[in-house]
Amino acid sequence: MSIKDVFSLNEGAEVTIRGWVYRKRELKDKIFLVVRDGSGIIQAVINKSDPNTAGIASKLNIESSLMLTGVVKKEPRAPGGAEVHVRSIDWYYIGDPFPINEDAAKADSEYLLDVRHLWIRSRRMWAILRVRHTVFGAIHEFFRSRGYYEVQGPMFVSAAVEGGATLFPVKYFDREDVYLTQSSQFYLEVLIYTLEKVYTVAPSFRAEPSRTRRHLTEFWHAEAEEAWLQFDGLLNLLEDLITYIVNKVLEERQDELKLLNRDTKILENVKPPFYRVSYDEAIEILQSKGLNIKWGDDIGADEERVLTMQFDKPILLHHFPEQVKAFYHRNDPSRPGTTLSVDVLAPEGYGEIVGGGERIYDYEELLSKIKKFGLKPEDYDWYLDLRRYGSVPHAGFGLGVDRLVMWVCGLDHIRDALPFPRDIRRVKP
Ligand SMILES: NC(=O)C[C@H]([NH3+])C(=O)NS(=O)(=O)OC[C@H]1O[C@@H](n2cnc3c(N)ncnc32)[C@H](O)[C@@H]1O
Ligand SMILES: [Mg+2]
Repeated sequence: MSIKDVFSLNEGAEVTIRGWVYRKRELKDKIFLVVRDGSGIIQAVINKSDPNTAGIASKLNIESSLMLTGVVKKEPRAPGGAEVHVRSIDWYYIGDPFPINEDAAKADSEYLLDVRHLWIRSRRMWAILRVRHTVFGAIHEFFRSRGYYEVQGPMFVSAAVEGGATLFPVKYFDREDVYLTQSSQFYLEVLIYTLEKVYTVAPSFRAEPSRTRRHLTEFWHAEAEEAWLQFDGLLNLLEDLITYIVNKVLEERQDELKLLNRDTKILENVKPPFYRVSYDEAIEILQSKGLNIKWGDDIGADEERVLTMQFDKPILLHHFPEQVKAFYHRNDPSRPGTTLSVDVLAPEGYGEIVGGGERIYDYEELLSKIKKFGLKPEDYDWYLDLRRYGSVPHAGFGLGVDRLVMWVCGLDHIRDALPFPRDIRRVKP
């Protein structure tokens, strides 16, 4: 039986559970084991007057794997309000002394990254991984329930989507012009001409030179593209997606959010309409807060932090100047120099979790923007083809799933939002 199910049994029921020793406390007449499995933890009590069970229990280390049978007893002082009084116990594997003690767990985050393959068993990571599971499931449910088709782009590509500075070159046989994908966007833009509404959830790669609290070199990217979708429809779609995901987490993961000490008040406030703030308005707000920023500057993490602390739900920050966004963003015909672009900023200082917008769908307009941005048209020959044959207005976006998990869990660093984080200094475990 899974540990979680034990708590629904009556006092006196006999159960058999298996799992790992999470905590162990030995007193004069009893041994208390906190046993964990994939569903949770429960306290098991061994009476030292029983030499069989006590003899085995005293051999067990933290993380020893075991099976035990016992009787359920209600006990308000035990985790979850119940415990198992052990009648029989056996071990699968005793194991070496576990290298993470409670002090290490509080002390050195770098050490915990070195032993992530073991720290992953902690209650904290267990809770984060279960929230992450709900987030991924909600993304698929949302798109599939709205008629989007799941597709896949390639991981090996030949050109930048988000600027050459963060391209990862790949040793690809004798070729020098192959990179890891920064975004599947261009391939989704191919696929809308056959499926109209497409999405993908896949890794993206960015050669980020600095270690920040919200950048990874390999991150999980949920991207969508839709034929005929235009700007206002895109903003509504983003509000619906983020609201759907957050509601699913609140519905399914209250225990995990509690274990993470996450104040869910602001998550409960996530519902349309989000705040819609133009880039122009954002610059005014930031200047009024004393930041040294002018129109045309990019809005980075520090500015986003100040901005998001002014609002109590996500912000749709839109109409960025052409020069701070990638070449493919469509300029607003009614406001030249600005683009029909949008970033979703998560509140509480978390900032950008989504980037997207309307795409240029006119061939000449795209070609001239590629040249204006100093890019080589030949690097985008097939991307330009999409505007030669049956081009249509379309829009899309990319959601950084790890950043969303970081925000929803209330984490200080993105590296705790996924099992095996990668940055400039870390490629193992
Ligand atoms: N289909 C599209 O329209 C997506 C578009 N080509 C794109 O890649 N936009 S983005 O660079 O803002 O990245 C999208 C999101 O991807 C996340 N992102 C972007 N870069 C990172 C890094 N380095 N680490 C973690 N997360 C990252 C972040 O939430 C961004 O808002
Ligand atoms: Mg962005």
